[in-house]
Amino acid sequence: MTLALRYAGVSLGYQGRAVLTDVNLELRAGQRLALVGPNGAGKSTLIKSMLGLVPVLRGEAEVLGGERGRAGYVPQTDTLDADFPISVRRVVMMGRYRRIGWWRPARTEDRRAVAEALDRVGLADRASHRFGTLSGGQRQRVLLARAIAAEPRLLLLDEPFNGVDVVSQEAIVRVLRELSADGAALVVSTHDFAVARELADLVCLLNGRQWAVGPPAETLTAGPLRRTYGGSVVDLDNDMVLIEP
Ligand SMILES: Nc1ncnc2c1ncn2[C@@H]1O[C@H](COP(=O)(O)OP(=O)(O)OP(=O)(O)O)[C@@H](O)[C@H]1O
Repeated sequence: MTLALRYAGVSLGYQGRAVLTDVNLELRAGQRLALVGPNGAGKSTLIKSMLGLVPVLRGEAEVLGGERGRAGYVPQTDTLDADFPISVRRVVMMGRYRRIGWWRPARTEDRRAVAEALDRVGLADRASHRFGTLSGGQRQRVLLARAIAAEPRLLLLDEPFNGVDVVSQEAIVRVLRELSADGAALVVSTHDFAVARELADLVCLLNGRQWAVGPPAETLTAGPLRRTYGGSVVDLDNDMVLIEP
């Protein structure tokens, strides 16, 4: 199987100062990786490094065998200006710009890819609506459709379930499962253990460094979580784990 990501002994940081160290992971085509950790753990930093936006200070990081352009990114919706006067269809068409060049008119195949992506996230009937009039969950699904329209081999999602209603969360989880079944590798950051458990084949526990990586049954357990979160983990029923304030 094709390797989408390979990080070996990687440290990442800003202005030469490391904020995340000891990252060692491999992700293959079709696998779903959850990055789990508290606020400021380094989840966004790791995702940005996969896009080439944060420098590797130490170690070796390989993304899509050098074809980083085939990585797609779904930002947190609250980082976007919702009042931007643009239709849902136009937002999704942006996912095609790399293929068509933003200055050229869209081709039939681009319009088809946009329609299919919107259909996939259950928003085909909203294509002509203004992006800013949608709910937070619907906007997140539009951003997912934009990334899908680019046909990525690696899809990176930063906290995709923040401020998202249950219907949208279920739609997003279903689409992510379909995409990985089609062979895309996925990286999803979340601080929600239940989401990570439901969605991921692999979980990477982060807090300033990588504390563990492996299947949810091995990582989302009291020991690794206690190490990652600094001792304040309570084991309930051997399954549910709560972080004490
Ligand atoms: N542009 C930057 N310059 C300097 N330090 C930064 C920058 N961006 C993030 N940091 C620092 O890097 C560390 C990791 O931040 P990061 O945003 O990656 O964490 P996170 O796990 O995504 O947190 P959250 O869940 O709050 O988004 C934090 O200490 C943060 O202050």
